[in-house]
Amino acid sequence: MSLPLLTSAPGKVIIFGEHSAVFNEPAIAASVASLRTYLFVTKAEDSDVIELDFPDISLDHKWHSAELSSISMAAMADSDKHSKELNAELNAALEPLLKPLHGSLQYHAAYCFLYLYFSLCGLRTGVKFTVKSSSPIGAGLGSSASIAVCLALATGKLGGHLNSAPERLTKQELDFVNKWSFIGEKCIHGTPSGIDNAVATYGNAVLFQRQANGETKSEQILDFPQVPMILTNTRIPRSTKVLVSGVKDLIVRQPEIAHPILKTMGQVASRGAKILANLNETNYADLCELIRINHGLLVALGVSHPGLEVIKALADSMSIGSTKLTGAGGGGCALTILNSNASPEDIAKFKDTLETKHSYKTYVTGLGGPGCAYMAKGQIQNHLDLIRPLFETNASVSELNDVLLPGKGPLQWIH
Ligand SMILES: Nc1ncnc2c1ncn2[C@@H]1O[C@H](COP(=O)(O)OP(=O)(O)OP(=O)(O)O)[C@@H](O)[C@H]1O
Ligand SMILES: C[C@@](O)(CCO)CC(=O)[O-]
Ligand SMILES: [Mg+2]
Repeated sequence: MSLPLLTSAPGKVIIFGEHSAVFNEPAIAASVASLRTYLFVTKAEDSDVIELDFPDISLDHKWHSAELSSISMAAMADSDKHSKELNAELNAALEPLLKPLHGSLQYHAAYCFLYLYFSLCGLRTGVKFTVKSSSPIGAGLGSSASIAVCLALATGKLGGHLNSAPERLTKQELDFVNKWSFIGEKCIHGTPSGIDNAVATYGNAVLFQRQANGETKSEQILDFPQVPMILTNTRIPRSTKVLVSGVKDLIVRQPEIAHPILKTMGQVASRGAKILANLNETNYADLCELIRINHGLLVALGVSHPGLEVIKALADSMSIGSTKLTGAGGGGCALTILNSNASPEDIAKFKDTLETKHSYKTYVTGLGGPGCAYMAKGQIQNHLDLIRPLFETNASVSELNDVLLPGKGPLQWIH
């Protein structure tokens, strides 16, 4: 497919089962309708470069064609065989290109981009990739998966792998995006379960389970109930890669204790899935109880943070609802499922205290929106005056969503 190209993917909330999902236990996640990442691929001004502009993480880097000599055709051609494991030959070839970014936060984003780009598009130059996200980055809401999905869809299209139906993304194409975004997630954080990229690809909500042979099973939950909840971002930075490897270390040190915790978390997710499939006034309290238990188990794994405990303590002391961290923890976000009798005054007071006293950010957002999407070339060209400034200026999150949010903005997306 030719340029320009525009792709998008949502963030997610894990309701039950973060961390245990990495160890093949079931988990439930839903996409977040209003928190999305957008990728705009255009012709670079210089036809000799591949340019990456990721302003959200202050990364703007160009690779000139002369620097690409380490990338052998063999490494790229073989990459499809490596769709489950990273290709060691390609990794070695990327090293010199990534050297200037070593030790920085931007390294993993650039690694994900280069890996997918060379695997799916080859050595083509004269291309610029610009990413903007309306989702907080590194906060537990799946920003890494949404960028990996945007990149997998765009590089899949640009490389000619995803052009079977002009009017929609087919099941096979979505599976392709899911497979390659999982590889992208591997570049960003090592050993992902695959739940985040599955939700960002397919949208809605999923009951997900990684199998012992590395395959994944994800069951779409189409009518995910709109559970009343508040998402709170502590704005405390953390890295999923570091937190996941901390849990692995705990398992090595305390296997008899950690394994049963992970198993119990799987039980919580399975029970939670049954309740969510038939949520009603009678079992709502059970759902809240499972949220409380899941958080306690995550605390036992060592992935909470005093800043997250502030949210839980406030919700508990106001008897407003049940709180658990969501995503990898260690900072980032928590969700509070509101009690059915929580008053609007108490909800407002809860949010206000978190925002004014602790400088946290709260969100009230719908769950279960669309998955990845792209825009037809004609549509982009007809609205370049609306789209281009969003990627070339310091556009705010609301300006971004006003134009680009599927279903809200004036433009049509293809799903
Ligand atoms: N908009 C973006 N622009 C550039 N890089 C991004 C963007 N969003 C995410 N990333 C990459 O993803 C990394 C954050 O991923 P990480 O998995 O740690 O957090 P998360 O995905 O937001 O949370 P969780 O995995 O708990 O859901 C960033 O350091 C960066 O490398
Ligand atoms: C912590 C984790 O379970 C969820 C991160 O959103 C990691 C993963 O499943 O890849
Ligand atoms: Mg992530």
